[in-house]
Amino acid sequence: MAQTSVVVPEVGMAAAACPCPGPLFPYPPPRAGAGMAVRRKCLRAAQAELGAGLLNGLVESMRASSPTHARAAAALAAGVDEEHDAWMARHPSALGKFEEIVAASKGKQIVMFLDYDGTLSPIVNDPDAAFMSDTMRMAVRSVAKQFPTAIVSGRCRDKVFEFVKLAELYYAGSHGMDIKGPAKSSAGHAKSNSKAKGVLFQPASEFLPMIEQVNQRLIEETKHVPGAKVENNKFCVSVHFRNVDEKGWAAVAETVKSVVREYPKLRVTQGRMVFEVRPTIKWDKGKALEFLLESLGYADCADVLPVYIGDDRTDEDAFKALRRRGQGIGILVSKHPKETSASFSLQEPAEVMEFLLRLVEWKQLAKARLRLRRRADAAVAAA
Ligand SMILES: O=P(O)(O)OC[C@H]1O[C@H](O[C@H]2O[C@H](CO)[C@@H](O)[C@H](O)[C@H]2O)[C@H](O)[C@@H](O)[C@@H]1O
Repeated sequence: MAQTSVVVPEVGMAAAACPCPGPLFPYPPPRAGAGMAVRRKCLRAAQAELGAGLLNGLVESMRASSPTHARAAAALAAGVDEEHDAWMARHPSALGKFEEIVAASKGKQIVMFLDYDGTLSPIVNDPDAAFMSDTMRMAVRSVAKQFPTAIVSGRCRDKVFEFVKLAELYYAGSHGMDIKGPAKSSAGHAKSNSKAKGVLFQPASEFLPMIEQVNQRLIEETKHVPGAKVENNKFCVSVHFRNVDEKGWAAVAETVKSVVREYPKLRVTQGRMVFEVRPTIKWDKGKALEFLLESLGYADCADVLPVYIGDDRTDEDAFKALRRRGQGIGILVSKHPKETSASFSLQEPAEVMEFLLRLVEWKQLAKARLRLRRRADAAVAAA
């Protein structure tokens, strides 16, 4: 699924009304010049056309990011959901297809990529209380003993580390814009020629002052909307509307748009009842996945199988990266049909944990079998 940029509904209007194509907040960032002046004029025209209709479209999209949106609720009430069944046929359960998945890893190094919110921890109303269970932590720790493992999150790296608390993992915070290798050495999964040791990559560091400024502006300008919450994620800012009454959603959307409009080098995407304000640089969770694979020594390698598990729209960039590579397993965590580039699905974090534990068990068994076979071969050779 393409990331939904808050500005997208306006783009159609702008394109129809003027000869200058491209999104309201152009990507990559615009350069000054005559073309820029035309573009600005077009943008002003497009903005003038912004009416209740467009805002309603945006509110529809906000509604769709709620799990209780009308279609799902109606399907549940009816007790049958053909759409769900058809979707499951296209994105079967990763637990149901476990044997197929591990068979695909034959002769390859599995590298695990895990999103945090909605994947390792359940979605809760208070973003500061999205704790991970101890059993999930144990499962992730066990996985990291077997495979190189990275947490890829929209949250800032420090905050996601506070939740996960595992020093042996790679962390990519701020939607991949803040990458750090393990503080504690992991079980030597990286290739010997890799650059994984001590890796630290922050492609958006020049945006820090701007993000800080926008964070303050958004706090100030949303403070009159009950329930709205602004979260500083270091290289991006989240504006949550989960606890805002639906009648106030349009106000949140309008506020975010009007603030970001002043910063052409920032763009807005939408997650689960949250707006994500981020730099326009060509960097996302998919690029972070590529970067980490390269750091581990697995760039352009046939002998690696990246497995990415995530629940959010921003995880789609990683699913798409796997499709581009023609390599790897994308697993979407969702109970409801969603447009996705992932191949498989899991319903909720509890299923993610089961999947991780099965992977660990399978790997331990495979290692034990190999040891036995080697011992048997040695015994035969010695006889
Ligand atoms: O990439 P992720 O690790 O999935 O982070 C995406 C956003 O997750 C958090 O917000 C989401 O989870 C909250 C807690 O369950 C929930 O209250 C909120 O509605 C969700 O959107 C986090 O707070 C954001 O900063 C992340 O960008």
